[in-house]
Amino acid sequence: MGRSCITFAPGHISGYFKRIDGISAQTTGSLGAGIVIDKGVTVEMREASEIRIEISDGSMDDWLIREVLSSLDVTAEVRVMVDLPIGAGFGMSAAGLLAAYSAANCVFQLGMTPADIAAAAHEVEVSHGTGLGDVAAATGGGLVVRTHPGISGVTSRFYPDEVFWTISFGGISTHDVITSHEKMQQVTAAFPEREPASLAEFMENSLSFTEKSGLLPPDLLPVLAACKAAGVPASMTMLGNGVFAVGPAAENVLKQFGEPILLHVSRSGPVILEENYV
Ligand SMILES: Nc1ncnc2c1ncn2[C@@H]1O[C@H](COP(=O)(O)OP(=O)(O)OP(=O)(O)O)[C@@H](O)[C@H]1O
Ligand SMILES: CC(C)(CO)[C@@H](O)C(=O)[O-]
Repeated sequence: MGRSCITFAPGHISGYFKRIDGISAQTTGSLGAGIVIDKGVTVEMREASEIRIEISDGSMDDWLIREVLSSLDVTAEVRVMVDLPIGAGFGMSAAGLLAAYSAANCVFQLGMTPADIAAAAHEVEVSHGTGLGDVAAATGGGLVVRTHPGISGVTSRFYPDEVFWTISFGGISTHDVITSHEKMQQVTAAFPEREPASLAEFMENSLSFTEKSGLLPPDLLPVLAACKAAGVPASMTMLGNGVFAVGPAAENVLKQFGEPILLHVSRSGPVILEENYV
């Protein structure tokens, strides 16, 4: 007998970013812009005397969720359902952390505010090098512009109605990229000057950053070229070996290279889907 909760947190695709190092994990993060998407991570958690974790992609590597439980000193049975590939630039670690902290808060009635949940998730992301700006972005929905590092760094959110299509050829190690001084120097130099005020400007910034960042895998060159030829705005999913592209025509262009996935801009951040006493 005990309480069980189901939560969902959205994923986030960064279009461009720049690492900022502060004096603590909370003041460390990134500036940049990205889209919060309607696919993410669902977590089902119930009180239990021993920790049991199941991850839908069959992964045996459950350290991220264990980290959440141990930081709160609770034991639970947890099921994690991941809508998109992990490590492929869809912010699945931030979504997993936000969904897991929200679920633990609900199950164990911890009284955490949304800001407490975001701070806890951001602390794990930054201290383990699994992300920099995804938690701040995914605390709400929209196309998000971040001008300060940390969970309060969001300056604007707007909500384009356009559909997005994405294609993924696999992962890139976020940890290896964001902890490389050399890579971060090139990324900083590529950071666009203009803050985007529309989806079109965000896509222009993202593509120009991608081309200058030194992070573009060669596999993506023909995909981006095909999008450009078809007049479809597109860029690389930071940090993954994939492309995201705007509008209905993107589906047919991306189909030539694999199986495109449909995305919409999420209207909200983490939510509690269900709360039960069992
Ligand atoms: N939703 C999740 N549930 C459980 N473990 C996860 C989840 N997301 C990530 N992990 C763990 O964290 C590690 C690092 O994830 P990583 O940061 O590369 O994923 P990501 O956030 O999807 O990537 P990206 O930064 O490209 O968006 C993974 O190898 C996995 O062990
Ligand atoms: C580092 C990053 C590109 C991928 O996790 C993202 O977290 C960001 O925008 O800071």
